[in-house]
Amino acid sequence: MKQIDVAVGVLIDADGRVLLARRPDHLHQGGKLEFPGGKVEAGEALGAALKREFLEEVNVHLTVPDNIKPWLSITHDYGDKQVRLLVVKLADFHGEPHGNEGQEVFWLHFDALKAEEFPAANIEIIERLRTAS
Ligand SMILES: Nc1nc2c([nH]c(=O)n2[C@@H]2O[C@H](COP(=O)(O)OP(=O)(O)OP(=O)(O)O)[C@@H](O)[C@H]2O)c(=O)[nH]1
Ligand SMILES: [Mg+2]
Repeated sequence: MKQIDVAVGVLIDADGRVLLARRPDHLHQGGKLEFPGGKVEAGEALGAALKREFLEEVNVHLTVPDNIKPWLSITHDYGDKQVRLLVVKLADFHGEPHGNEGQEVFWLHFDALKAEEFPAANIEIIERLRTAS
């Protein structure tokens, strides 16, 4: 099965709160929480994909180099879909977050993240956020 590269942004504000969105019910892993992001287009750099997805999905302008390297790279097979999450920690942004696709978007302190509310591939991200911070 073809593996899909997904740019995933963990945007943390000055108070240690992380920007989250709830995946619309009709999408893959619908109803679960997620870090904003999406598929990296052919030939697109990771930082460019993050900037595009954050603006499209949550109305946030990121300052991040196009050639940023992932903090974590996580491969996961959902059975119906195989993904590689390219995860970047982000702090520099402007704009008021808003769910451009009608989805719920909110800030939550990283201590309060519960792995079971996220897609299974995210477990490692949440564990690493707890230990790395
Ligand atoms: N954005 C995002 N996607 C995640 C996370 N964890 C995770 O397993 N994924 C998976 O990554 C895949 C692609 O993400 P996506 O659906 O946001 O892609 P996208 O924005 O380009 O969507 P589209 O192609 O429907 O427009 C989905 O199968 C999704 O379930 C996460 O924390 N954030
Ligand atoms: Mg997306």
